[in-house]
Amino acid sequence: MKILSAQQIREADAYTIEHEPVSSLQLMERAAAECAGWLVHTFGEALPYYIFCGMGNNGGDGLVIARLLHEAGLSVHAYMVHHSGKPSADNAANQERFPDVYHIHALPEFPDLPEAGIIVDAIFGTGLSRPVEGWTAGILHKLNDLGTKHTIVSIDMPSGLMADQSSLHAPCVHARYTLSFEFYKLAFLLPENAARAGSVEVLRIGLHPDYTATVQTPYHLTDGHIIRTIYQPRDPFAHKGTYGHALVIAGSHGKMGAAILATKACLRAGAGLVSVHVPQCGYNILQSTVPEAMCVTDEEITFSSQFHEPFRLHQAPEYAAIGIGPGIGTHTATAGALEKLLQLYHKPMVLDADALNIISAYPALLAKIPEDSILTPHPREFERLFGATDNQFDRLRLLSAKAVELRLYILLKGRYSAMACPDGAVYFNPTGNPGMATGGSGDVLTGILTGLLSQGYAPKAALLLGAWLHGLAGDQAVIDISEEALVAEDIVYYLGQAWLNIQK
Ligand SMILES: NC(=O)C1=CN([C@@H]2O[C@H](COP(=O)(O)OP(=O)(O)OC[C@H]3O[C@@H](n4cnc5c(N)ncnc54)[C@H](O)[C@@H]3O)[C@@H](O)[C@H]2O)[C@@H](O)CC1
Ligand SMILES: Nc1ncnc2c1ncn2[C@@H]1O[C@H](COP(=O)(O)OP(=O)(O)O)[C@@H](O)[C@H]1O
Ligand SMILES: [K+]
Repeated sequence: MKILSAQQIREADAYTIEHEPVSSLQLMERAAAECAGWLVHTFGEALPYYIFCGMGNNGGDGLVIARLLHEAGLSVHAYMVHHSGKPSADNAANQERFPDVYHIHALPEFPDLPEAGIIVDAIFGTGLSRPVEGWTAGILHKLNDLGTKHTIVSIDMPSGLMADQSSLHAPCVHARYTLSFEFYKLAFLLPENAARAGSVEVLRIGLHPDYTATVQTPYHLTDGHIIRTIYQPRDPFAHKGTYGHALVIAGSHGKMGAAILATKACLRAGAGLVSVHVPQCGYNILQSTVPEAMCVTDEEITFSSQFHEPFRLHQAPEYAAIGIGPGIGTHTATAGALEKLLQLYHKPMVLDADALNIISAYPALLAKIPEDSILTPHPREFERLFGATDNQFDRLRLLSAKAVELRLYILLKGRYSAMACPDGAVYFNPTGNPGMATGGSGDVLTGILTGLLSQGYAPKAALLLGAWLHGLAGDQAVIDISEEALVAEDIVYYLGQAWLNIQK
């Protein structure tokens, strides 16, 4: 699904009005009818509705919602917040059709809302281009103060939140639900805004599909359709050589679990053969916990260039894919071994955790990473690699710029992991849940991505499919296990359910 800017959403609106027998007033009616239907379906008919409207088209939506709910016999109280001089044309037209509105020109005129009910926030939508100031900002704060007693539902955007620029310190409504028209907005996908939008419901309002099909945007939300075009069923005549021999380099003394998780995930992602490189102290552990994998050991207590037979570093290029980093530590010998590996291996690989921390300490290594490799930093690792930013919109731009500059895929982990591609595109992954905020989840992702690369998925396909499967496995797991009790190994186990789900 494409993520459009506020400007593009306006163009989609205009395109629909031009190419369909629908006026802007009728489009507003359609959008508001969807909202009214959702409200009644969700909250029923007994509670009072307090509808706060602005002077633009978002306020226009609010006025139509008020009229429709009133006509349906519900208890409706509508308010007009006079933040600007003149209402938009469609707003004015709808004030005429529903004049029973209380007008607010200053903060002291803010009404009492004695009976608990639903506050509909239709003050500002995608037309907001700068932070709200003055007494209008005071209105937004007043609404938030009422959020414990009433349920706040924002129309299209929480008022005060800007769709595609940072609103970090801006006054903003904190909604329980946001009814977003037709699309997700970029702002909803960044954690710094998450609490403001609450639960986002995308309502279809019938915008013309041709505009969406042809409009160019760097931002996308991965969906089932994209995943189905990536997925490759296995060849009935396949043998274990068909799906590549992957190497996982992970673990050190006290962190052998990282190696186990990444190796198991690599196997369950479908690699034909998996070898795991661990220090000598991990040999028995790996052989007994993951009998399907071959184990290569190191004489040192961590990854170094001192390999035992049968594997030596110069044999690395023979592997179809390599995933390196979980639990390897940042010892100087490990940094030296990583540098040698980068000199020897020229296919796309997966770098995570301590491999990224080593690169942060030796930034010259960045240029040596094979083109189209996948880096999977969490926000702290990202900051160590590329520096801090003032807000998450700036971080997103930095993420994308680095992926383009370095010709790498970079997955910045989070609720909606952002996956930046060397061509400038950024995909957000919607699967996953807070149960996955537990040690070792990232090691599982490294294993999955390595396993997908190994069996021949191109790096971009492996990235989008891997992030989707990882989150989906977590989502399947919590159904049986709960978010609290989920541990990383469950994600590995439920990978099977995730694969079955995308094959439906
Ligand atoms: N294409 C779509 O998706 C549709 C959009 N509609 C609605 O239209 C909305 C956009 O309407 P508008 O473009 O009129 O914009 P808004 O209604 O979001 O706000 C614009 C109004 O706020 C004022 N304003 C902007 N920034 C301000 C600030 N910082 N402080 C004080 N006042 C400020 C402007 O002068 C203008 O009066 C959408 O969010 C949606 O609710 C719907 O009516 C139907 C279709
Ligand atoms: N609230 C959440 N919603 C969705 N996914 C999450 C959430 N919390 C964590 N995850 C996912 O779990 C993984 C955690 O990775 P990471 O922080 O590297 O863990 P670790 O280093 O312990 O293995 C990431 O892929 C991240 O996207
Ligand atoms: K709003």
